[in-house]
Amino acid sequence: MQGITLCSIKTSAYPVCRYFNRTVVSLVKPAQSLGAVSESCIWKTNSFLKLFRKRLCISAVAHQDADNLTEKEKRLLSNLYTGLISGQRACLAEAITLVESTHIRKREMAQVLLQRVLSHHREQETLNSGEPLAFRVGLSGPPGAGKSTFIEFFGKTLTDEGHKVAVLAVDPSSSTSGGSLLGDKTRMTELSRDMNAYIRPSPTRGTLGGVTRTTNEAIVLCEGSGYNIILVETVGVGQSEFAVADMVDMFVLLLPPAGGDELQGIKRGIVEMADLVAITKADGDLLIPARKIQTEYVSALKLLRKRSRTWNPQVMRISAKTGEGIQDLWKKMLEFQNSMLTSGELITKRRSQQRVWMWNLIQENVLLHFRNHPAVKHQIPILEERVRTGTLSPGLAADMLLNAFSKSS
Ligand SMILES: Nc1nc2c(ncn2[C@@H]2O[C@H](COP(=O)(O)OP(=O)(O)OP(=O)(O)O)[C@@H](O)[C@H]2O)c(=O)[nH]1
Repeated sequence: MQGITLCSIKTSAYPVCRYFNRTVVSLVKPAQSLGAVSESCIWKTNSFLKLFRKRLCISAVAHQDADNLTEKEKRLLSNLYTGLISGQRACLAEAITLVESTHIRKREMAQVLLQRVLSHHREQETLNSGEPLAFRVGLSGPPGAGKSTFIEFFGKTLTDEGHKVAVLAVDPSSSTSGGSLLGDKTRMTELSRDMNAYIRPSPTRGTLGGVTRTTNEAIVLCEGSGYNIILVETVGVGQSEFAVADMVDMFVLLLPPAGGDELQGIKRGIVEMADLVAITKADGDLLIPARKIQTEYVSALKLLRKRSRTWNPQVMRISAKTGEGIQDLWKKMLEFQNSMLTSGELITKRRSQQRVWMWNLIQENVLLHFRNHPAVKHQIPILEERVRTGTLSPGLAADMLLNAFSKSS
């Protein structure tokens, strides 16, 4: 059995072995050291081969990309990968910077790195009976809802329990307004000093599609680096929370105990996406309005379409000032995770999110390619102007551009 394992490694899989050097060596060594071929050895070797075959298919694609890299780039990626999966924060930070880069070469390198991290992660999940290793939670709410105060308190509670928490702050508003709602301020000062927490604002430039891509990729990197709770924060006034809801296992909406006017900016659609609504600042004078808002939202949620077979969205009250309700909230979140895992909905959700992610990337890239294509690039502003002034219908203009594009492609 050992002979077959070694033989298959030495021959057909050799280039991949070289690429995944460390893992192969560490997996084969225990099998070699077993003197006799025991049942456990056969089982281990079979599981290894299964895992290895899967990896062979995936890595065939990644390997092609890796082949395009220079020796220096390969060395850099190798160091980054080793540092990242061993939990070095500096390597994680550098890896996220790489995936955020808009430089084409760096993006190619980032994809090779991501593929390796994904393979590593998949292996870890296989060893964890196929269950996800990390819990991904989206947190959204209007400006001033108390998001950062909550994350600071909640994050500390989690790290005290031994969790490793990553906070990714998505802020696409900065791409249109030039300012940042989330990135500029000194936020979560205590949590940012905690060695078991990692806080990262999203890039302040780029399209929503770009933010979607980099956030999804940053999640993969954080998980590869051993973070088991990923909090993705977004300001609930734009489109970003819809994108975030498509990346996470659970979506939590934080609402302040404010009147209708202050909550106007909150889109109805966001409330529909919430698995849990937390009314913040439920302390002191704000306790009574918090109770009132809670009752309102309990009734409102009853009228909404059910998104899960097993879970009914809940409304809770919390205070990051007194800590009231935060442990209960965490318990409720774990209840949600368990129920989604048991029903199989979590795995289904993650699989469909992968598909959405792929199509988001295609959409983003196809549009970019279209806009920059020489057959249409110069015509776009002219036709846009004609559409704007009403001398050409939008449908006709779109047909003209699409025809010019398809004829030349
Ligand atoms: N009484 C009380 N005040 C709170 C609580 N949490 C936050 N606040 C206050 O609410 C204000 C806004 O809190 P932030 O945590 O900055 O809110 P945010 O949602 O992160 O705001 P943006 O960064 O603008 O999106 C601050 O003045 C906080 O001190 C709480 O639990 N109780």
